[in-house]
Amino acid sequence: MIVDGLNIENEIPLWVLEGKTIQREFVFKNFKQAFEFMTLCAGYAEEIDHHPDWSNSWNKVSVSLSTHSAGALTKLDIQLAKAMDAFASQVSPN
Ligand SMILES: C[C@H](O)[C@H](O)[C@H]1CNC2=NC(N)=NC(=O)C2=N1
Repeated sequence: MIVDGLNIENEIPLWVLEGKTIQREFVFKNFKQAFEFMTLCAGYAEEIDHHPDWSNSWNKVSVSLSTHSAGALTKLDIQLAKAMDAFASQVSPN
């Protein structure tokens, strides 16, 4: 699927398209790492004024992204998804 000229499958292959959202579940070693990830994401979300819909259960963070104002996916969702991918590997390096 193409969003604002960007191919979702190529740009963010670990995310799943669900209706007008993209979703990914992040799994960490423990709650502390999950919360560190969320803190990094929260700071970035404030910077770009674009925020995730998410929930946390111990070591898991379930994320759904969409642009509420547009009622659709936009390049901001892809930008945030990429940043979240990067923050996740920062918190728990492979
Ligand atoms: C006023 C403020 O810019 C808007 O409410 C922003 C905040 N964060 C947002 N986040 C997301 N995901 N979608 C939006 O439409 C949105 N709008």
